[in-house]
Amino acid sequence: MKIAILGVGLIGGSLALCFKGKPNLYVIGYSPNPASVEKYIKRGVVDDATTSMEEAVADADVIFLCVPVGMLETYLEKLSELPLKKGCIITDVGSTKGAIDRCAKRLALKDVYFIGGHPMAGSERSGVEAASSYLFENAYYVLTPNEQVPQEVYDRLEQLLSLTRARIIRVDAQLHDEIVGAVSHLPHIIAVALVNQVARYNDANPLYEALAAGGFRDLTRIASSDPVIWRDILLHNKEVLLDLLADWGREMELFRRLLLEEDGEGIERQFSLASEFRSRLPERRRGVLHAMLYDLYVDVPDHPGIIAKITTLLSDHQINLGNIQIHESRADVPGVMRLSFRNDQDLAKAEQLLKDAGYTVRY
Ligand SMILES: NC(=O)C1=CN([C@@H]2O[C@H](COP(=O)(O)OP(=O)(O)OC[C@H]3O[C@@H](n4cnc5c(N)ncnc54)[C@H](O)[C@@H]3O)[C@@H](O)[C@H]2O)C=CC1
Ligand SMILES: O=C(O)C(=O)Cc1ccc(O)cc1
Repeated sequence: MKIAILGVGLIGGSLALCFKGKPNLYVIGYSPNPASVEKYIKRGVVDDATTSMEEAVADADVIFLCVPVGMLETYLEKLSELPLKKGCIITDVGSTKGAIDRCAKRLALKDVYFIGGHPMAGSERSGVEAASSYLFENAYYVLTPNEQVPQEVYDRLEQLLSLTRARIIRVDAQLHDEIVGAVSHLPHIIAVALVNQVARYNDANPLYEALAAGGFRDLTRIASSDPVIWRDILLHNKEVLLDLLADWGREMELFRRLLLEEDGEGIERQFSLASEFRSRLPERRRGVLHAMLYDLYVDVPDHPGIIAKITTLLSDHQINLGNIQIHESRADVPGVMRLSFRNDQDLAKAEQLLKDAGYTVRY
């Protein structure tokens, strides 16, 4: 199977690393820039790379568009004019899905299929230097096939993407943009606006920078994201974001009123509500889009090496862990380890193994 990756940056490079070296897969990267092509090969993220789009996509079974959102439509239009293998799947990784989905419908591709995609994993870093084959593990990977995509074609892409070890989930393109607007795009705007507000104060007094503590850093990591990537994302989700910003204004207005009225109870209520919802958030957005992990709780004494002991026991029996979390760990209190599995069978196997090894196990 030939896989073409157009734009081998953080996301394209991470996908390439998931596919490269797997049996019967050949990965070719494309960039219009010869220096980038050289870099892709030198870093070993692809089997080959080229500055010729024609060469990259000729006979490809799957083509991944991994360029900024603002370039996606141009790339798809170019592909629609090139000779492609019959049955070829074109997919993208863009953070917005509505516009590219409409573009694919408009182009009415012949004998090839477009399926929109968006791995819900990434970072504030960019470029192939930041790529990792682990990037998508346990993250959601949204696919937004339209009605024209046959089930067999969808299944083919899903099977290939299983190599990313992400959880594939099917979502309508418009719904995707609404949800991701709220949980990803709006937070990026808020982080950037907050940093810029504080930066202005800091111009007058550098003590702001010196005192910027954990909370500020936690909340603003994503303000370091790539400006071009985010310019495109925001512009392509304009309508959704305008509504979300209006709601955000109302949230801020609520706090303004609570302060003006010195409504302590109201402030407490806001913090409690937020804390309650946030405590339900999974480590990796589990639950937001309804799919569940299979969790097991194990009482663990606070011994050095206990985590290694349990994870080794599971891996020795080929049981894949989706996630691991320690809930309480003090010298005088036994900790509780939450182990999350991807399916029922792994959960049942792990439960038996741990019980046999003398651990107390609960759901
Ligand atoms: N950064 C993140 O955390 C995530 C990004 N995405 C999406 O993935 C896509 C790629 O983003 P990243 O990998 O983060 O960015 P990146 O900057 O690491 O990679 C972008 C790639 O596109 C190429 N490129 C940039 N401008 C180009 C142009 N004008 N013509 C041709 N190639 C060009 C770059 O050389 C690079 O290979 C975007 O559509 C973004 O919305 C999706 C999930 C997460
Ligand atoms: O770094 C983070 O926390 C992110 O939010 C990463 C990210 C960026 C863009 C996406 O479309 C999806 C995920």
